[in-house]
Amino acid sequence: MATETYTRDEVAKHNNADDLWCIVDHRVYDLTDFLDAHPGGNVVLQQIAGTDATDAFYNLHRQDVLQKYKSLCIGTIKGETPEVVEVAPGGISTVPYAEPLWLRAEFKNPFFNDSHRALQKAMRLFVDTHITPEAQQKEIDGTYISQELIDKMAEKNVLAMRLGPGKHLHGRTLLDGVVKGEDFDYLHDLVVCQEMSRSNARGFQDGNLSGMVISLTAVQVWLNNQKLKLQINEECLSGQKKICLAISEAFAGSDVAGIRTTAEKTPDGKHYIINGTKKWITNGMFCDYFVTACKTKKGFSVILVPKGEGVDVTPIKTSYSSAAGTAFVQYDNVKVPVDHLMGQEDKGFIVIMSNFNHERFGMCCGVIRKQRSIVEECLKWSNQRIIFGKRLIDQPVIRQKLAKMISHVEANQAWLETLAYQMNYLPYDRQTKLMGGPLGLLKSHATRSAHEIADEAVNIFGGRGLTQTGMGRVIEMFNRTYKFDAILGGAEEVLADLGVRQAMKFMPNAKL
Ligand code: HEM
Repeated sequence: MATETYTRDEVAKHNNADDLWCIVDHRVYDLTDFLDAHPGGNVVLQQIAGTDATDAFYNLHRQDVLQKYKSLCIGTIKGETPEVVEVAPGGISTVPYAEPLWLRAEFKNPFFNDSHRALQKAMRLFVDTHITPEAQQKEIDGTYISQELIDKMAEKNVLAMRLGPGKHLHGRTLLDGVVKGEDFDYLHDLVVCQEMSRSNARGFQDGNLSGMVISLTAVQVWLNNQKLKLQINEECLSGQKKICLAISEAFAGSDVAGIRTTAEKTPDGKHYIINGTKKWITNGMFCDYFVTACKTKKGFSVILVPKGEGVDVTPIKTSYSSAAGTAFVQYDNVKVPVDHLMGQEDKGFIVIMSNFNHERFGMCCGVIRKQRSIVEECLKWSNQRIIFGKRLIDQPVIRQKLAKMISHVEANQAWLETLAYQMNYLPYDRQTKLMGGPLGLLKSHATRSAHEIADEAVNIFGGRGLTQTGMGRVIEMFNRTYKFDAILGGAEEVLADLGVRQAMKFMPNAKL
């Protein structure tokens, strides 16, 4: 930022289209060359030429506009200091409820220790510096994640952390050593997921290898060919190859039992021949491997299918960015060696199911963190927007909306932290048995909250909540895309039902 100082009288002299200055937050801006480029037009700027336009500016713009256009700033007003707090990359927001309670100095939390805090710090800096800028660009232009970013995430083992705790992390240096792979638990996992979803680019968020997150763990546990297992693990965690999960079909979404893709053994028993289609396959457009659910003689089987002859992908246009790489996949007589089978033939259901808990946990982390960003945006906007002569926050009806939104977020986060803590102490088989229900209930509750929060937020922002650029873009994105969390990984009603059905399994026989 420029260090020159000016008096308010000096600024007032630059008051016409050929020489136009203004003041925003005690800083002086020379807008002469920006007049014709200003997205809000040149006329409005001429109306404020030479004056202090702070109130007008904050009534219409986000703070980050000033960061983006900081080259227009030529100095500050003599004897005055800017008041607006700019959050530096990696920084913590000072807006109430913008951060979970455990990140606020005033509060205690029983779950998070120093290593979770160190990871959060490093992760936020990494996301702010490397992920968010690309996420914002790709969300708009719809192109796929760059190899450069993948390499960067691989180098710091961010890719490996995204699979959650496990042996794949042992011996790895995570984000320059902030946490040991052996110590990484579900609360670290929560931190990684929540920090990553802050980049507010829902399509890119999935395009950022979420296909790997939901399929590579299954390969690690179930692929029978040990050599191939190690090879794929290494290829994917180093970012050289990409992998996705191919289960849903036009014929079957949450109803996995309805799938029609077939795998038939060749007469010599050495290969499967796969035929069928898969729909809504996240990352499918750019993947090298497809973990594919197929119908076999007496049930389902899950088979690892490398991209090759007979595998065809076409993009599906959805309401979020095509950066997600959502694909329609066709298998036309695709020949795959039998050792690409995962688990046992006809017993693929357990392979599919065992993955769901972690997928749903990650989705809960993401959607709950995004709700918090919406609360932050709404608090900031309500505090700065002047309407009918007063700030929005001065209207009781707006405060009621905010109270409801904050309560949803805080309740969801508290439940999420409790479940993450339980997962740390449950061995894998107990987790499968005990956590499916609670995670299903949390996911369905969190996405119902998302529905309520999106609705209130758009009403608070008005037309800006429906506009993809400017003040309301975070709200617009959330309102357009929160349904992905409500549908992907199990639809809201199906998961709510699962929660109750699982509870009934533990119901005592006696009439109570
Ligand atoms: C440093 C000075 C300024 C810069 C760099 C700037 C930049 C921008 C940018 C990037 C936008 C696009 C929307 C967004 O991203 O928020 C915009 C919109 C706009 N600006 Fe400015 N602006 C400045 C000052 C002002 C001032 C002082 C006024 C009014 C007196 C103004 C009025 C508007 C209006 C009316 C819009 C359209 C907003 C909307 O449709 O919601 N701008 N400006």
